[in-house]
Amino acid sequence: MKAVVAKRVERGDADLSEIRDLARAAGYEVVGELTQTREEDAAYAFGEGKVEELAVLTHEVDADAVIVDNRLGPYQTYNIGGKLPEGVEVVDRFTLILDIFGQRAQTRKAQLQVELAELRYELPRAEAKTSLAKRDERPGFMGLGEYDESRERDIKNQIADIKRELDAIAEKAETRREQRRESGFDLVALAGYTNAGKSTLMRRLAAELDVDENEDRHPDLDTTAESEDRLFTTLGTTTRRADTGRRDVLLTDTVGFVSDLPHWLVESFESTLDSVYHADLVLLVVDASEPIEEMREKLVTCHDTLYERNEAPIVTVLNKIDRVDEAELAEKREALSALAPNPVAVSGLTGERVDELRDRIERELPDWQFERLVLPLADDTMSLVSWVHDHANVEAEEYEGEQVVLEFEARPSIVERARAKASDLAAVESA
Ligand SMILES: Nc1nc2c(ncn2[C@@H]2O[C@H](COP(=O)(O)OP(=O)(O)OP(=O)(O)O)[C@@H](O)[C@H]2O)c(=O)[nH]1
Repeated sequence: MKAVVAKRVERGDADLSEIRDLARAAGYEVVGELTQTREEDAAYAFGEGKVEELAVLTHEVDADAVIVDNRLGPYQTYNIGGKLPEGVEVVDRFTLILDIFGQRAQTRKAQLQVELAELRYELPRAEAKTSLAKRDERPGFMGLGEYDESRERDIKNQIADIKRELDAIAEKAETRREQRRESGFDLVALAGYTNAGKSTLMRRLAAELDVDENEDRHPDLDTTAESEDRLFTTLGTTTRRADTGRRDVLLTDTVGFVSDLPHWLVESFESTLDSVYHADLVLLVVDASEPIEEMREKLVTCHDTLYERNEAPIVTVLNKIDRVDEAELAEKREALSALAPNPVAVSGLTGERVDELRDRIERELPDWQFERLVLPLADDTMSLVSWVHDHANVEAEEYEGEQVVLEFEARPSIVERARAKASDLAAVESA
């Protein structure tokens, strides 16, 4: 599939690199480009002359699609399509992103999220399309078939159904997180922009350790596989086990952020970020080989996304330092110090300074508590003793007459549960 990318430039930003990457991620070969800075004609989102230029270019390079790096209203999509050679599809930025998400969705949850996003995108357009289809009798316009008035109601019902199913999935995930914590794991989530290097870093941190169960299939989970230099290779989450020395950590890789996403799209993928919001620690990965301004913008987007719901401490990880010299790195640290205080600089690819990151993870995780329990030698005592062994670092286990003394270190929630179990034992004993 060949595509021409076009952009109406706002705020002086004429960079087409992101839309080119997105187009490639969706499977297009980019064969032409066009930008416009002059005022637009509201009917096209571009000047009419520019759309004619676009039609000529599309014809010359024999493109199958025109990808517009702006948000298009349904009428604009329709009008531009009317000027282009027959059969050339018009795709706007958001439809393109949805398309990529749709291709990458490999689990029930990811599929539901894509469907939800599509429906939310379609809802306000359903009405416009009904009247366009009636007026012009171009059935199948935008590939979505003909509409009648009941379509809007259908969409609303489908949205409600999908949300219910997603809620049920989220509840299961919450239970799983709690079970993992009770099993003594600290939950660390990797967040950050698409292509920042999260998956690479995850493989590095998890190197030489078992692959834990995966919620979702990940195409390059295999440690021998190379990360692909394309966007959104991770859709959904992957969890692997890592060891920082003292702590047993479960690392979760999450979907990468992308700039300028509309609210409804972010919302549809909200539950993907649950593993970030409910982690014990978030590693916010940034590509340090990018220009400072780009890094700044991406950090702002990430913080905006995390701000409302994130509860965990955040450690910023400046990744790809193999591509940056010391002076440049120092300059970037300084310039971004307000957004990324005290970051850790690493290379996930070469492994450089990854040990520092391990130390940092250990230091930032909530402290374990020391506990000393004196237990009666009752029938159920030994099962509590072995439970504590499974969930904590036991430092001493001594038998003194009719009592067992256990000394251990564990995360606060484990200590609490052990105390509760111990007082149950004592109650049974004295009864
Ligand atoms: N030079 C260099 N390249 C890196 C480093 N870490 C990752 N990369 C490359 O950056 C690209 C993206 O890496 P990924 O690990 O797939 O990035 P991601 O953040 O998981 O991307 P999404 O799955 O799209 O969210 C790949 O080509 C990696 O090889 C690094 O430390 N140095």
